[in-house]
Amino acid sequence: MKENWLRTLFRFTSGHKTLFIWSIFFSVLSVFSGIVPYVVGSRLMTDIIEKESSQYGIMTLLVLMLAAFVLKTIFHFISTTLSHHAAYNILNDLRNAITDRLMRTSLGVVKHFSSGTIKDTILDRTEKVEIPLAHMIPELSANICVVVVTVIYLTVIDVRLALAALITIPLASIPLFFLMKDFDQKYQDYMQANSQVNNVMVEYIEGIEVIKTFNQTGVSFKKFSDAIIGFKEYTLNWLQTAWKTQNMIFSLLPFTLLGTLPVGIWLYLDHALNLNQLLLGLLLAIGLSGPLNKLSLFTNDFNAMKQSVLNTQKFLELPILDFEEKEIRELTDSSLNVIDVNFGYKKNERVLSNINIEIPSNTFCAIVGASGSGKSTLLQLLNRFWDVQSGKIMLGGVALKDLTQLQLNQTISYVTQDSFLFKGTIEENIKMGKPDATPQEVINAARTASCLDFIEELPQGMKTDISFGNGQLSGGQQQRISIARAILKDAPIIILDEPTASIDPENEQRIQESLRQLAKNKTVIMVAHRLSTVMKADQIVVLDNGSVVDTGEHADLLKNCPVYQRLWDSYTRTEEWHISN
Ligand SMILES: Nc1ncnc2c1ncn2[C@@H]1O[C@H](COP(=O)(O)OP(=O)(O)OP(=O)(O)O)[C@@H](O)[C@H]1O
Repeated sequence: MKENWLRTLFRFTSGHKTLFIWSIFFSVLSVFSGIVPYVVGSRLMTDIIEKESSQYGIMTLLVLMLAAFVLKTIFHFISTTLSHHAAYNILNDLRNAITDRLMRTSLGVVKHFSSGTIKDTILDRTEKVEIPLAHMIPELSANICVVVVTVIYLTVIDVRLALAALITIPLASIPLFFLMKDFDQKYQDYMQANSQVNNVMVEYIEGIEVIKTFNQTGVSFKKFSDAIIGFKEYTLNWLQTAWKTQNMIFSLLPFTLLGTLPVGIWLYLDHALNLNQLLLGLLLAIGLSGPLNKLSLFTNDFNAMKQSVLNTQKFLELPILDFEEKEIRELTDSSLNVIDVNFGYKKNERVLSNINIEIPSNTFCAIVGASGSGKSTLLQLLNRFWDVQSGKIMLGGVALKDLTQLQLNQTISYVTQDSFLFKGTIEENIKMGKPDATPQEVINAARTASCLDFIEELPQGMKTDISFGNGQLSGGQQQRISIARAILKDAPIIILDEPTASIDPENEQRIQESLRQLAKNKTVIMVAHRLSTVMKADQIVVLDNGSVVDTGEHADLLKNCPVYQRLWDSYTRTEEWHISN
């Protein structure tokens, strides 16, 4: 069941309660110090009008007013410092909670969101919680407090004066009602338009190579500029319609003299109030305008915060793979057994049907099949990026579902088709596999992955910074670095999805040899289109249209498996074509 948004917010704020309590305390002190000049001022004006004041008396009252003003500023500063401290900590917790959730949810769910949407939520939308938190919690409580106390004070002078001071509240409620009527929907549309700009922007940057190659600059830029113009028009339209109503509220609500001035004068003329009471009443009513103004502004902030929390909730409540709270299970070996597995990305769809594969420990298993036959999907299931729909996968005699995430991560090294390198040096990228590796271990891993030669040729060798994109390295070089990373991790199982796709034949041979060496004491599972890479595998699994059609060694399959024969034919024809060209 969806958690109430206020409860979600409270979960994150409760860890910083003490800071907020102190912040509210200083905010209340600040607001009350702000009332003192009005009270003292009314005394001063009465004394001057009735000529009862000495020069010393006037000076004392002026100093008192100044002191109250200085105190108000100091207390406000302390209050907002504390609340900002708390608010930024909460933002930090919220962002960590979202990224943590994304890590624990299945890859399929994460891929459902565009990079723009994820960036927008983690950075921009959570940021919208900061201003209300840092200002609203302390200031709202303090301003409500000051309104209540001022009204009590006015009631003590004369209840009619107090009621007159509050007359603007029901008057301002009418435009406020119209403003708030469809606020939620409008705010959601606004966020949607904002998200659209983010998405198009990220797409434009990520796809810049394709855009330039296909001379799409005009079209793509139009998509980008249309999103920006759409956002501008939506925001302006909304502002224009809301602005009039908002201005009416902003000018009406704080105009407390509307009631107090005529009622106060009438009461004074009727001798129900003396001069000091009248002046005090009018000044207090003026003093009310600031807090009332703040309260009206907070209605906007409150709604903006609500929408931001509702949006982050979508991420905080993503379904997670149940990795939590499991005991570490002892693995008998590094074998993998796929038993009667069925899987589809959607509920009623089948991408893999009735898969049964036995991969003994320390063997080299290749998975081959036509494009779209389900090879990458199968590898991702072995790595538990998704859960199977039925059947099970056993690792070292234990069901994959019963392993903790840490244990799974430590047992499997996974090299994907897109070798992603992070900003930093080559050494840092390889060391991701084992952060405490010695320089010699990094060099050994690079040698095994056949990338040491080209790294040593770079002027800064292992320390070469690849922060400005992977552009300075070829696709094959990037792939070899990611293989080195997986080798250094030294996990008992290595899964590789087309690791040699962009590697030249000479390096491919060397990597092949390295992988075969690795398979002497590791289980290696690899998808490959180039069948020459897997000819010497201990076992080749042939997939066709999501099913295993045969399993065996190269020579046997070539004799007995028509699907493999077709794959081999088309592979050799492609190779001959390459040679003849
Ligand atoms: N994230 C996804 N969501 C939905 N469908 C997907 C997803 N990934 C793959 N598919 C579909 O699953 C099927 C198998 O895809 P998969 O990538 O596993 O095949 P493959 O054999 O590895 O293909 P290739 O050799 O071209 O990489 C395809 O029909 C593909 O469209």
